[in-house]
Amino acid sequence: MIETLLEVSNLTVKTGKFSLKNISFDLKAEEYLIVLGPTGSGKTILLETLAGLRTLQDGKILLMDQNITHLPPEQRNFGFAYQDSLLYPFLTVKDNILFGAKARGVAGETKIQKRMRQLVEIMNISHLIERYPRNLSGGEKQRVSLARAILTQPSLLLLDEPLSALDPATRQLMKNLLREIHNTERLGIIHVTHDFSEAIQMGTKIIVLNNGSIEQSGAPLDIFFRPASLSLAQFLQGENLIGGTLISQNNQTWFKPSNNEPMLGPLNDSSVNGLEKHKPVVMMIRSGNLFLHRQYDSSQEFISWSAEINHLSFDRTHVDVFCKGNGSWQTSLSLSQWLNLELSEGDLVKLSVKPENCHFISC
Ligand SMILES: Nc1ncnc2c1ncn2[C@@H]1O[C@H](COP(=O)(O)OP(=O)(O)OP(=O)(O)O)[C@@H](O)[C@H]1O
Repeated sequence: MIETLLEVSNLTVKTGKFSLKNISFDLKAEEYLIVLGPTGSGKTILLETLAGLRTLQDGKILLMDQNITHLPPEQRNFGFAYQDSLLYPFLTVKDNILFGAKARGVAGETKIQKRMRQLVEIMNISHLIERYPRNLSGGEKQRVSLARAILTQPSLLLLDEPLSALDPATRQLMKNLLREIHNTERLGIIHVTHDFSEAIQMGTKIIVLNNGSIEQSGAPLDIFFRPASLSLAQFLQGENLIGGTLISQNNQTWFKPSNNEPMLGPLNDSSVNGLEKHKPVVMMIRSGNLFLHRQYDSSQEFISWSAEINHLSFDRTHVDVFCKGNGSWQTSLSLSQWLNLELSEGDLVKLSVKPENCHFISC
């Protein structure tokens, strides 16, 4: 049975000049919700409101059908791990971790101690438990803060940038741990980040905040490939963003770039649905959806054109290939695909894209 853990409707929160406006979403027990957004978009304020730390002007919060909108924080049974960890400076790491669980009386002393030892082991902080917070690095503090939140056995875990201060190896470890906790304990998680790679790796659902409002919500890949606005496409580092208009030709829709490059099409009806012809749009083609070949792909399924390889940028697993021809294009290949093609800068190539992978945003 799909169980709704949290239901948030029309939350409005004013703080100084900033407002969270009409925030509505729900969270099923099996979902891992990511709140994504640029700095200052209201992510922390949303978490703090859910935790009962902010006064709301309007709206309702239901936790398993129980109205908790006006409950004080200590009665909500939420775990909160902060970006800046907020540990008690006068308590050791061990006592910091135990503090919440003991205060809430979540289990007997022996059980809490046992679970604490398991958690610090998994989080690789067992050697730190007698230290005081002032003697920890930022990443160590974050792990302590997370262990403290998990140990309280909350019904919902609120995580504010929980991985931001960790090195890549520890970050991966913590991602695995969070996934495991989420899956095995069916613990609801709301995880705030401004890092889309983190969002796509961890989330089963994303809400994107922009200037205090939900700009888009849905499955991570849907948001990645089909952002609803130009600002979101830019925030998600959308590649091949080109301004232009849609026009009709022989009963088909084509894209006419505003830079006087040749038209691109015919397009797929579903990708231009609801968009008006001759009105400004931006086309986005994700670099992974733009294919590079030595020769034309004769398949009718693709829109293809010629280009020249202009510039290459390698990383550990991929190469970004920048091409010029009917405009400037960026495509991305795995290193093995690239090596198989035996190409280099200056070579002539063919680019192709499936019409349904041309995403259009009205401006
Ligand atoms: N107590 C406050 N009084 C006035 N303005 C506030 C207060 N707290 C936060 N703000 C403002 O509200 C806006 C949203 O803040 P919030 O911390 O939620 O952003 P965020 O999306 O979490 O950003 P970041 O990614 O940088 O942590 C910011 O412009 C911030 O300056």
